[in-house]
Amino acid sequence: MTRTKLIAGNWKMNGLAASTAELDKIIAGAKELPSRVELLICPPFTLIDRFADRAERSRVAVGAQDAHPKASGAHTGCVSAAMLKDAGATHVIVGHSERRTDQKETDAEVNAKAAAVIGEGLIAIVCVGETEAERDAGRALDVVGTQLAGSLPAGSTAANLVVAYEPVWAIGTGRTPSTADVAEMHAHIRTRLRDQLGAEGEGVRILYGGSVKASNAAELLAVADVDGALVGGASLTAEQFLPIAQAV
Ligand SMILES: O=C[C@H](O)COP(=O)(O)O
Repeated sequence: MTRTKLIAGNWKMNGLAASTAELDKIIAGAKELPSRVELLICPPFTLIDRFADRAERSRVAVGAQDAHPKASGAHTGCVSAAMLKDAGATHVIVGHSERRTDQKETDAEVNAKAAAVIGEGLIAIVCVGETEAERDAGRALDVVGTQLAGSLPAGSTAANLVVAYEPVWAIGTGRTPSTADVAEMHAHIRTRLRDQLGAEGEGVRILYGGSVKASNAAELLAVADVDGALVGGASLTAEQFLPIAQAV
């Protein structure tokens, strides 16, 4: 099955108003990309509104990095999916390993967040991935299978769900798994998606994330069931991000 590749940039806690200049370069470069690739930038909350205005009618979608499961209420410092939609976001990353570690997010919380995102008509990008100790112990497939079972909400479809596989030990380290290991994990995720979502599981895009850059993108994106990339550090500049999309 052909799935349109998604190259998503997660800016994490980076970016100020002046970064709009970099977004403009990404928008300009995106015009030259083939139609088989979609681009997404997920800046910090503070830039979503500004970026969404800027990217309107362009090839670049704008997303968020987290959402609270509730639509509104007494949750100081939190932002809901409804607010993100209002600001112009179309996608929301949930369950990133940095949040699973720093904020101790559980699969159940990730599930509730993804359900809220989907409930607002947005696309949830649910992140999964094993630690180095879990891989060394031969538990990577089991760990990711358990995360998927717990994190994917009822009502997930190919249209409202994207899964991002990010081995924790590959994030920001310059290290990547072998293409054989990526292929094994993505095939495993595909099987689990078919088991959990039936026919819809075939169309859900599975991104690889963890030290993706221009020099390794073509190799990683050519692996079966790798339907795009979730890019951190190399998404912060057009110079580094666009060549990853060009590698599709
Ligand atoms: O969400 C993106 C990832 O955590 C990957 O980050 P990285 O490309 O800097 O390794």
